[in-house]
Amino acid sequence: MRNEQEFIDLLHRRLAELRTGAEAAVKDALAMDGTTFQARQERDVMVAEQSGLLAAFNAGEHGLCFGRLLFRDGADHHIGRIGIRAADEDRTPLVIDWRAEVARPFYLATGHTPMGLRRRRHITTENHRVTDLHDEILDLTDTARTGHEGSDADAVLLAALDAARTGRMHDIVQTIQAEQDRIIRAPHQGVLVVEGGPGTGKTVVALHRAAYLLYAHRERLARRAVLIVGPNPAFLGYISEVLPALGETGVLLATPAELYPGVRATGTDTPRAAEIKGAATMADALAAHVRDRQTVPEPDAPIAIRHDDGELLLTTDIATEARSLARETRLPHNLARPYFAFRVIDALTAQIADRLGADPYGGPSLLGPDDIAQLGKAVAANRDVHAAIDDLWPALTPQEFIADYLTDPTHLPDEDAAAIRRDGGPWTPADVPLLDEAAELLGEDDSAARAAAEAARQERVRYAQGVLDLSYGSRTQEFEDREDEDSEILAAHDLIDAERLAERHEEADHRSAAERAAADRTWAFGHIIVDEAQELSAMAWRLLMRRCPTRSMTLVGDPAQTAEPGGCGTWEAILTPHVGDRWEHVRLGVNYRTPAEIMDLAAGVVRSVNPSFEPPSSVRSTGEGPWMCAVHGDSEADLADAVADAVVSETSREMARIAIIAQHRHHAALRAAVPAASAGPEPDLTRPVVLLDPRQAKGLEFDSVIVVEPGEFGTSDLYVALTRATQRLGVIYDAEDGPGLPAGLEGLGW
Ligand SMILES: Nc1ncnc2c1ncn2[C@@H]1O[C@H](COP(=O)(O)OP(=O)(O)OP(=O)(O)O)[C@@H](O)[C@H]1O
Repeated sequence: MRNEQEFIDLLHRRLAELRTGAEAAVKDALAMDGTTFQARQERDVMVAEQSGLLAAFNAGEHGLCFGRLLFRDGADHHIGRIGIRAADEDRTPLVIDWRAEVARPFYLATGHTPMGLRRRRHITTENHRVTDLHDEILDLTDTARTGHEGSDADAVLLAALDAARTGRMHDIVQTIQAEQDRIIRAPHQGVLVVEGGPGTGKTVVALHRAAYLLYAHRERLARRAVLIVGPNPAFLGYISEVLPALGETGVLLATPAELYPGVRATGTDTPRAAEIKGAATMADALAAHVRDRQTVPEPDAPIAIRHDDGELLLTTDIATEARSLARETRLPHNLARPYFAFRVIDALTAQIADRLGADPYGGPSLLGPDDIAQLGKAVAANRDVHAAIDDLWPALTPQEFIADYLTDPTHLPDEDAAAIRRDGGPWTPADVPLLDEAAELLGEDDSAARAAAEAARQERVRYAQGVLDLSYGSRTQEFEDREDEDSEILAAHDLIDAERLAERHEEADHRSAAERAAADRTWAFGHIIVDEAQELSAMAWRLLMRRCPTRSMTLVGDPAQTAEPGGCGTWEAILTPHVGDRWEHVRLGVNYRTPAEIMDLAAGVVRSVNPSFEPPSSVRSTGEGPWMCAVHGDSEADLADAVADAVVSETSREMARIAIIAQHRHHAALRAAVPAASAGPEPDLTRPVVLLDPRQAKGLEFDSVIVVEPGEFGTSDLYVALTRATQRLGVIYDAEDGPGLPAGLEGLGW
């Protein structure tokens, strides 16, 4: 113990040195003069690199070193959250990053396959103090004893699983299990599907995989960033500390509803509307609707345009031919629009040229190419021509287009159109993939943005020229009577020209890759992790696949927990349209969260509708079964009071985090009865009591869970709610006026 403590002290001293060095480097880099584009880039790279290092060093502050490997050949390595080297010439590794290959036996070695190990040590620390050591002997010929050998190799794991929850997920670097390690380090570059029941560690494994990939492919991924998609903001808050604790910051966390920059989806759809909007057929309906916006005049109603040289007629034939030509480009709507416009202008110019140049004696046109070019310019400048083109092939923004589509949805069966019809109102999460689809179909006509950027650049150049002129002016005044043209004092105009001075005024982009990715719809992420992947609709998958052209993805989920009606259901249905059969599927089968007593009950609920259902097996049991409380009252307040009493009783049992899970319609009464509970769209999960609806509970966990009126939950929502507890589960229902206990729970408490 003493030796390990001395080592940990040494490590923290070294960490402090490194941190001070990185802090100074960040400051120096920020102060670097970014005169040229290249210098600015170098400075930004330096700031990003050193800030990344600083984040890693800060992460190392807690539980820096947690393991030690003693090999039969005498090698001896400490394993830690981050790698640290000594200050000596060889930069000798003091502690090895858990993601390095040499650290693998820490997670994989067994007595049967010792991987060269003689002994494996788990080191537990608290605030830099070594509090426990636990040795496992992997070489039976090793007879040396340290006094820290334990008979139960799982003691460290069980201590972690039994620990009170904090409302934030923690990393598991100290106790990653072999089946999890294989997934975290899977060499597969494409789509990896991780399936497993509740509490099998899918989320935590996916997060560690992100950390591993950022370590193993740092060059590529740090530039492109990793996107992690989770079901709701509360869940993202819950997992938000895992990667920073592992020293990783190049990650963007988002819900599917947040993936269209500039749009906040605050509205809600009915389940039916969300299902229709999520179906793959919506893509065809929107594509057809775009074509509908590319129109031609009726044959008997050509568009008459007043022009200085006489009336022009934009006929069906002209528009149809221009439309075919524009469509043949296969460009998105807005980008094909100039082709349509030029063709129409050409045809109208020809019309007027035929009229004006007609030789009364039937000879060739009297107009030369220059005359025709002049006529073309006049037609192109005619406002009525522009108005007609706008009418036939309008420039559209995705927002306008989808808002317009939703007021009168087309290319759908009548009842589906009626279900999604909406006049105004806020965007909903199910609208976000539609906006993204529209952006693809319409294309961003960035010519205006480019013209504006160029104008701004020109403006900066003019400003810089002014600055230089001033500097030159002052120079002549200062030096005029010295005839000192070769003065060694250099003025600004000697060193830089106006263009470069203009660049200097451009704002430097210090944003990280993740921040830039968040603001850019067309950003291609290096890797995407999708949690609760079973819930995403076909349209949401189309959006996500666009964000990851390399298809380097980890999808985690559990089809048995599918709650959204628009959810894709099977992995084949999700993936075949995008990657065919080129994806790998792995399973996790051990439940690390829910004790066996609770899991048995939850499994019974699913078995009542699917008798062959096999739940994951729990790694722990607490000896304590779930409890039940039937309320015999005659008002909503009686049910809420019973919940309040239960919260008091659970608190007295020192349950650190308690969740009440109830349908939304009970929330007002429950908030009144349990005012201390944090509730609302983004509840604070670090508070001792939290009130959630079943969908908000997805992916979360608490020491104690109280499920209210379970008869109002669908099977999959109830399964999710019942599997959130790490210690205790209770069920409260109204035995007088409520729907009663659902199938699978009837026997509870009797
Ligand atoms: N190897 C491990 N060591 C310590 N804790 C672990 C380990 N594996 C999983 N856990 C813990 O088990 C709990 C469940 O993990 P996680 O939330 O990742 O499961 P999940 O499969 O995503 O569950 P669900 O589908 O119900 O959301 C977490 O508290 C996690 O930290």
